[in-house]
Amino acid sequence: MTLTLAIPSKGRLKDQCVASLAAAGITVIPSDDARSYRTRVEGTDGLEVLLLSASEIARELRDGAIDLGITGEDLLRETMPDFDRRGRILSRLGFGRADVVVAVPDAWIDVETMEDLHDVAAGFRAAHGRRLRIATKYWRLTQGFFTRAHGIQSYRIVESLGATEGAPAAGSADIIVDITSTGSTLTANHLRILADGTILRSEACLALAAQVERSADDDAALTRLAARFAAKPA
Ligand SMILES: Nc1ncnc2c1ncn2[C@@H]1O[C@H](COP(=O)(O)OP(=O)(O)OP(=O)(O)O)[C@@H](O)[C@H]1O
Ligand SMILES: O=P(O)(O)OC[C@H]1O[C@H](OP(=O)(O)OP(=O)(O)O)[C@H](O)[C@@H]1O
Repeated sequence: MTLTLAIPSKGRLKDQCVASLAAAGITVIPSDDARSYRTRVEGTDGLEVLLLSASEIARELRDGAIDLGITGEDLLRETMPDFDRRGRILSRLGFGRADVVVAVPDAWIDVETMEDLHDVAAGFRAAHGRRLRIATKYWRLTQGFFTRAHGIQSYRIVESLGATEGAPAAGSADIIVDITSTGSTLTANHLRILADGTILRSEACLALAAQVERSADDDAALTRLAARFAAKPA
């Protein structure tokens, strides 16, 4: 009986993730080989801890290749369109907080809400000869919010894998959807969040691959493990 849990191997979630496991009585022992993706744990039996990148953890949960993972809810929901069927958040861990938001150039003074943006998108082709372009790496969340939640049909997603906030000034997009925590990157790039433009309030979560078949022993171990993360209820 072994459950697999993947935690971030690098990046901003890594240290707080190790601290949060420690608070749940699980000590992650760094491997002697710094490049190893496996690590030892003390404080619990039958748990194998793997080190992966934050986005890879979401993909491995989607594919059912691991039982559990700690990563951002933004990545879980972007990677798994059907997250509510394929996964389950066992605990919200209270760190890695950031919002996925819609932001427009400061100069768009008449655009304050998604309804205003709806009007802009509808008239964009007539005014500019092309559709409104949105730079983002969150294309699934963007489509869900623009099309399904707000009925905006006319736009084009420009995939951005970095420096998304620079896209409007660079001329490669008109507006953006990205993650923000302090807001300073948006401000520095003269961008403003729409009043109702928060798509998701994200934080680091302990998530379960819900569709993986597990033995009764593993299920019992999961229940015990989840209970250790007493934090806030999911
Ligand atoms: N200010 C922030 N900017 C970006 N992500 C943040 C921020 N604050 C918290 N996060 C969370 O951290 C996650 C990404 O972490 P990070 O950028 O450290 O990962 P990474 O190592 O770059 O991952 P990968 O290599 O898989 O892209 C985000 O998906 C989000 O959940
Ligand atoms: O609201 P803020 O506190 O300014 O944070 C938001 C910024 O932080 C992240 O970028 P980061 O600089 O970490 O680079 P990355 O895009 O490579 O993750 C994110 O992509 C935003 O650009």
